[in-house]
Amino acid sequence: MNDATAVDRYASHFVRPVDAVIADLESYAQLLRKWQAVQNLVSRETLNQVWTRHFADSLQLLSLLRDGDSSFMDLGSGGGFPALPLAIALKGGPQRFLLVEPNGRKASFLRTVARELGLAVTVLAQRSDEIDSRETPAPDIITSRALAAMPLLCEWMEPFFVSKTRALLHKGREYVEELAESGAHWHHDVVMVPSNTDPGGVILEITNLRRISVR
Ligand SMILES: C[S@@+](CC[C@H](N)C(=O)[O-])C[C@H]1O[C@@H](n2cnc3c(N)ncnc32)[C@H](O)[C@@H]1O
Repeated sequence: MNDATAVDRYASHFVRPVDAVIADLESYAQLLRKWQAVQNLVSRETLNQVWTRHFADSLQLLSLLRDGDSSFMDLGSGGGFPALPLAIALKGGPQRFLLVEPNGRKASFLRTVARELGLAVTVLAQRSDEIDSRETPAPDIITSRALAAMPLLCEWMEPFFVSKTRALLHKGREYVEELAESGAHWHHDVVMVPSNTDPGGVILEITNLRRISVR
């Protein structure tokens, strides 16, 4: 399936009429195809399945959001997943998105999409571990897809975690081993939500992240 029906099931979470959201997603898909030639934004085999492999995969996070979730931080945004489809779906609402992507050309692409579609998005062209957490307000939600395994992700997320923060992380079927590894050094409360798009994969909801202190 490579069309807008792939995202229909999330329409009840959209802030604007479905047609307006679909039109913005279509514009985003066109920009992706245009920029793909200069910068590998998504793997070549998924470029023809943008609606299922990228848009629907990103939008599944909508059903895990709560009233009051308004500040988002996405680590390793690449071509914009999952953050940009969420920013498009929630455009017109109070939500604000901070996208972290150290690759300069990918960061330019993300800024272009945000500007052309009028999204509430700020792009930081830095590595996650380079951001000064004292100058970055702790977000309500941290997202990340295909950036790093759990031990490293915990390291990178921890400076931005406060009691309200939840991470919603796309993970493939290797999440069990990853959690066993991160659990040796990190305390985290974990809820595993089966992925709607990746058989065997999950969305990991992480709360109360803190390093286990060694005495
Ligand atoms: C495999 S891509 C995933 C992109 C996107 N999240 C997706 O799922 O399509 C990983 C991205 O993380 C970026 N990256 C690599 N190291 C990073 C770091 N330390 N902090 C933030 N982003 C990083 C890369 O430039 C790349 O765009």
